[in-house]
Amino acid sequence: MALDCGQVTVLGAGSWGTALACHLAGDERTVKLWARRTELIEEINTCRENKRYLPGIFLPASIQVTVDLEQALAGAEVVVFSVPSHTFRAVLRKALPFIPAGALIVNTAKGIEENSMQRLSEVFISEAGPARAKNYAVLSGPSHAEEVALKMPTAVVVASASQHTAVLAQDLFMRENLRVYTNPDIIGVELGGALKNVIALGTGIVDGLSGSDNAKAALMTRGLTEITRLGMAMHANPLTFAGLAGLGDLIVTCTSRHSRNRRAGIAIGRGKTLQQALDEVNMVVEGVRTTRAAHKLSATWGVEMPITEQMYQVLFHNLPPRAAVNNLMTRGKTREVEELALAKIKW
Ligand SMILES: NC(=O)c1ccc[n+]([C@@H]2O[C@H](COP(=O)([O-])OP(=O)(O)OC[C@H]3O[C@@H](n4cnc5c(N)ncnc54)[C@H](O)[C@@H]3O)[C@@H](O)[C@H]2O)c1
Ligand SMILES: O=P(O)(O)OC[C@H](O)CO
Repeated sequence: MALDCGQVTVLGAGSWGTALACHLAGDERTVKLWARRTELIEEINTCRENKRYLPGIFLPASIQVTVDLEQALAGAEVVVFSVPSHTFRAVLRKALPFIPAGALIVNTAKGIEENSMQRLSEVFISEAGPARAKNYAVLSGPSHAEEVALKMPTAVVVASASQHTAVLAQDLFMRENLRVYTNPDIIGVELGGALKNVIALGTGIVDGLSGSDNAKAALMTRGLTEITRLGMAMHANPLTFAGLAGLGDLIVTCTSRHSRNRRAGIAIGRGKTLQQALDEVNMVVEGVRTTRAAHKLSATWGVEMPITEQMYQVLFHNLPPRAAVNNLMTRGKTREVEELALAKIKW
C-alpha cells in the first residue's frame, strides 16, 4: 500500500533517480526530478526518456524535470536523494535551505565519504543537525535501476534511527513489484551497501582474468566476512550483513551484467588501466572511492581486510591483478569464523 502523500522530489536524474521517479509517479502525486544538466530537461520534455541513464523507459507526464533546486523542493513532503555518494554533501548543502521542515528524507546513495570516512547518515547529521536525523532514512539492497524500471520483482530494505520514519519510507516505496523491509541498523545497512562495491570490482576482475566461478564464490564469501568484521567493530548488527543490504546486494552487484562496479572490474581484469575502465563504463563506479575509504576504515578500526587491501593495491598502486590473487591465496593459514567466541561456538 503506497503512502498517501503529496509531492515527492527526487534529487539526481541518473539511472536510479530516474527509475525511482518512475516508480513513485502515478499515484496521483507530482514527482519532481531535479537534474544537473539542462539538456536532459529538453530531452525528457520532448521524448519522455532519459536516453543516457535509463534508455527505453517511458517517463510519465506526472514527472516534472527541473534544474532549479529551489523550485524542485518547494512543497516537497518527501525528498529522495539519488546523487552519487561523493556528491551527497555538496548537493545536500545546496538543498537544505529549500527542504521543507518535517519532510521525509530518503537517501539511496551507496558510499562512504572518502576524506571524512563518514557514512552518509553521518554526513547528513553533520550538515543538517541531529534534530533532523529522525526524518532521515536510507534505502538499500539488491536493486538495479534497469530492472526496477521494468517492474521486475525486487526486495530492498529501509533503515532509520526512527522506526516511524522507516515505516513511512516502507509505505512510500512498497508496491507489488518492490517489497520493502525495515531494519533499525542504519550502520550495517549503510556499510553493506557501500562495501559490496569493493568486492564487486574484485569479482569483475576475476571475470576479466579467468572467469573462475570458484574464485568468485571465494571472493564473495570472504568479502562478506571482512565486511561483517568491520561492521561489528563499527557497532553494526552482524545479522544485517546476511540480509538484503549485505549478502543480497553483494550477490546482485558481483553477478549482474548491469553492475557498473563489476563491469569496471572486468575491464581491469582484461588489462585496462583504472582510468580506461572508468571511461569505458562512463557512469558512477562508487567502489573505487569506497576502496580508499574502506582501506582507511580498516586501519582506523584495526580490522583485518585482506581483500580490500589487495583491491587498494591493484587500483591505486598498479599491483597486477594476478599478483593480488596470488597474495590472497598464499596468506598465512587461518580459521574460517574468526569471531568464534562471539558466536559462542567453542572447540
Ligand atoms: N543505478 C542503480 O541501479 C542503483 C541502485 C541502487 C542505488 N544506486 C545508488 O544511487 C546513486 C546514484 O547512482 P546512479 O546509478 O543513478 O548514477 P548514474 O551514474 O546513473 O548517474 C549519476 C547522476 O548524478 C549526476 N551527478 C553527477 N555529479 C553530480 C553532482 N556533483 N551534483 C549533482 N548531480 C550529479 C549525473 O549527472 C547523473 O545524472 C549511487 O550512490 C548508487 O550507488 C544506484
Ligand atoms: O551498478 P553498481 O555496481 O553500482 O550497483 C548498483 C546497485 O548498488 C545495486 O543494488
